[in-house]
Amino acid sequence: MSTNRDNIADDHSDIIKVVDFRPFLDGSNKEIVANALLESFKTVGFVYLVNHGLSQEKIDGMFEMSKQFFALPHAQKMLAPHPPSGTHHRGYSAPGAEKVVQHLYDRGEISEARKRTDVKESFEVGREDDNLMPNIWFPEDILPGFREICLKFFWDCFEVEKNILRALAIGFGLSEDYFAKVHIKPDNQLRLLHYPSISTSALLNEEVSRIDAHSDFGSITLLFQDDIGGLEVQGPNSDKFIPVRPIPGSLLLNAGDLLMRWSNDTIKSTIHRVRAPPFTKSETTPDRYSIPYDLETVVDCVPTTWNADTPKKYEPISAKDYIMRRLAASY
Ligand SMILES: O=C(O)CCC(=O)C(=O)O
Ligand SMILES: [Fe+2]
Repeated sequence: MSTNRDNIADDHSDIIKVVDFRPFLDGSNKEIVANALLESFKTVGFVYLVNHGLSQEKIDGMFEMSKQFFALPHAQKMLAPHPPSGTHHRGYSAPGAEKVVQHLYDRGEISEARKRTDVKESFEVGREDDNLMPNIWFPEDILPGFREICLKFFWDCFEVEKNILRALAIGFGLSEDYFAKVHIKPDNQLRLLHYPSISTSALLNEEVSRIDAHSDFGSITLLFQDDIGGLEVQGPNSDKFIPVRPIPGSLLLNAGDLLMRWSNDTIKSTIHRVRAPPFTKSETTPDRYSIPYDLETVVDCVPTTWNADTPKKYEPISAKDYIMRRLAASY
């Protein structure tokens, strides 16, 4: 039987670079960081950042809260239910509710894909004053502090994001605030994910999935992952997938569809998925927790990426229009 081991690349050492963000933050060498970041986005679409400015204590605190939330009884989690439509992406989704798909918009094709459930549960949070997608909370006494920690983490990630966007602008030879100034009121999404422990053979034989191959919708995703592994990204110019090993203290960045479009396709929005961690021997694949933070915005091709010989491929698009279309297909 074919398994998901068949299309794993053999040599995956150091394809995804580790970039030390400190010289950008302390101002000692902004350009070297900016160039390394942009180069990684252009070649593989993913990069690890270390010394990114967000304390390990805050990251650990968010993971701890996330674990406590997912450990609650189902009925309590369902007091903050994700609405039936994918376009209000907030609150709790039980395993099977969300099925991430790659550019499927036909209802028949979507229901075919949904037959292979994503065995994961999630909780999505945005900014409190987002009228388009209001947050959905359960009563505070069910898990005191959950709401506060989620919102603090949301805004802490926004600070990291602004520095990343500044570095990206420098990489493109633009003014430092080029990207940051259109992310003033972030329509961002903090996503707590829990992949419950599951039979390894069911994952390997593709009876179920953790998250199927997809690209992210927004401009950039900041991804925090625990030490279990299982995330894989498609290698440059290849259909093989590369396991992305967890690196303690790092933050994984990846470019999404909108940044690809914004950069006139010079940056890659790379397909990725979550499967059984590499070399798993045990019959049961353990629980895995991850926390993606997705950035969203308004997009037109960056000036230095197009000219008379290489014209713009895309017209400007609002992030909202693009993302609503893709979210609607996920539920
Ligand atoms: O859990 C992960 O590591 C990846 C999650 C992901 O790709 C997503 O939520 O878009
Ligand atoms: Fe993703």
